[in-house]
Amino acid sequence: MEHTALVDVYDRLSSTSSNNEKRDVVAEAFAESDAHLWRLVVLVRGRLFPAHDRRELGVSSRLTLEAVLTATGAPEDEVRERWRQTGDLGDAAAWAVENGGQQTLFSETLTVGRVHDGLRELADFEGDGSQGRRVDALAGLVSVATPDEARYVVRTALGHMRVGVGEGTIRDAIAVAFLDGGDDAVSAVERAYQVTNDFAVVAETARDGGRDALAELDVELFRPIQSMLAEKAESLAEGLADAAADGRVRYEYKYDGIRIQVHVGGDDVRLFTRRLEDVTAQFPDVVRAMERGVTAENAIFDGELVGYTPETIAGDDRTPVVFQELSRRVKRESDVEATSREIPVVVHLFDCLYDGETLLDDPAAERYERLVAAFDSVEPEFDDGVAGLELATTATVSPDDPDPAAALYEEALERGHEGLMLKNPDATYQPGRRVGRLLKLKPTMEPLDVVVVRAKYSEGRRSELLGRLYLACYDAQSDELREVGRLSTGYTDDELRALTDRLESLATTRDGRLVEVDPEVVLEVEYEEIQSSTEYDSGYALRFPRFLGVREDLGPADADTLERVDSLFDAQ
Ligand SMILES: Nc1ncnc2c1ncn2[C@@H]1O[C@H](COP(=O)(O)OP(=O)(O)OP(=O)(O)O)[C@@H](O)[C@H]1O
Repeated sequence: MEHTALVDVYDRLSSTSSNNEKRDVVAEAFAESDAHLWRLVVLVRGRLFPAHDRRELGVSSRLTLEAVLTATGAPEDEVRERWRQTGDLGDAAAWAVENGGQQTLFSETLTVGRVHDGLRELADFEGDGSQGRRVDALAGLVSVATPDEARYVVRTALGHMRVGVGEGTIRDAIAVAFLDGGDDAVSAVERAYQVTNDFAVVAETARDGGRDALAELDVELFRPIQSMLAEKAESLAEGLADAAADGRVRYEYKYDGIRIQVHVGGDDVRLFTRRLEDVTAQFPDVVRAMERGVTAENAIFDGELVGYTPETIAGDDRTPVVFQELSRRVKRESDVEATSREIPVVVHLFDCLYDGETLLDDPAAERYERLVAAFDSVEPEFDDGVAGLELATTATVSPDDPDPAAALYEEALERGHEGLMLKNPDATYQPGRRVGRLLKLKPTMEPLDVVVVRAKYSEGRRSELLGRLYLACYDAQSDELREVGRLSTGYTDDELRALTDRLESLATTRDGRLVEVDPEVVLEVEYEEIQSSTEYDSGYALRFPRFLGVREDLGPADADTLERVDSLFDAQ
């Protein structure tokens, strides 16, 4: 398949805002893609890796500009001027190819395979001279591209495609291209995606084996599953009523840490975050704790990783550390053993998703029994750099007799945890879904996780710092970010300095003191209320937002959704 055909797909996607039309364009491309299907499922979204693969190309806009100049011979100031005018280096690249004066190598054709494989390769360059090799490789692609092809190659390299294709569109397009496109087909594709997290696997399976083959796709060890998410309970009584099955509800601490999925296969233990990132290397203590405790040969567990102060970790009354402290461990790449002693952790496991066979369709109560059966004993030990391992204490109550749950809620808060989880004992595990059968009860107006999309230098004392951050939520329908307000308080100078450095490294375009950034940084913010507003493209504005912390464990697509902001607005 030639890249020109894909360019046509991008053009058609950019020219419509209708989700159904986008779905049909993508479905058509999938149906015609032959051997390129696995590449197209990521490329149509302007990506190169599936969601669970966090590899990055390591391509900055500066480096891309250099590649465009090398490939085309166009004058730098003119290319920069085009870039400034349009805010899109892709457009500037198209102009450079057209007007650069360098002969395009018409003898070669840019194929989808070459673009995909060539760009993916950039992620593998390491060490000395890797930047130069990236420039050369990218320049190689641009030098055989038509102007339109260059536009999309550059946008893909920078991760700036923005053709408004979300995961829902890919799912629906697979259902249309290879099944009958009806609601059942969409559900079958969705389910297959939730357990595999890989649209390439799902699309090829649907194409080659239809609905039956999709249904056979299952959980696999070391391929992380999307986490089941909770809905918010407005009160204990309401939560108990909503989560009840046959008059019973399970209740547990809502531990305050990082969601962790633990895969055990023979001697191998791997840990994944909610973003499906592999963090095994950062938590050797947790790996050792699992090795000591687990008796099941093969298993996947779901749990919460909580950091506690070193002084209290070994006692009965542990004090959790704040989330920012714990996230230092996630980011840490060297001295992990020393850091593990500074911020010791306990893994509180609360679910078992696999123990040789998939348990996703089993009721929660049964899964908990399997969890217990997978361990001999779980004695926390903290000497010798071994983390603690505990199974979440769980109990059941009737909604008519809520006192024991109310007491545990109080206790959880007193001990520095977040609140209570209420679980329907009959609920199956629904990966990636917020379903009313898993509820969380927390005392405050819930903070939002939002993405920084633009930032402005402050006036006065903090004039060297990007103190005004424009925040956006995620519109899952269109795969776009929509602004919901501007943040300027809650951070210390040190926190803001760190944020400024990080955002500067993500800068794409500038207009005076305003900097547009790659949407990578997710912040947790609290706020007084949500107002409707015409100032931001979400239609909402957060009133008095305040910085609570950086959510290192979340990426832009994990930010709170526009749908959620809608419902919080309605609930006020
Ligand atoms: N016993 C428990 N059972 C299930 N989840 C728990 C438990 N204790 C803590 N958690 C955490 O609570 C989260 C449930 O809330 P939700 O799915 O809404 O996550 P979230 O968006 O990160 O919200 P929050 O900021 O409230 O944690 C889980 O992702 C998990 O990390």
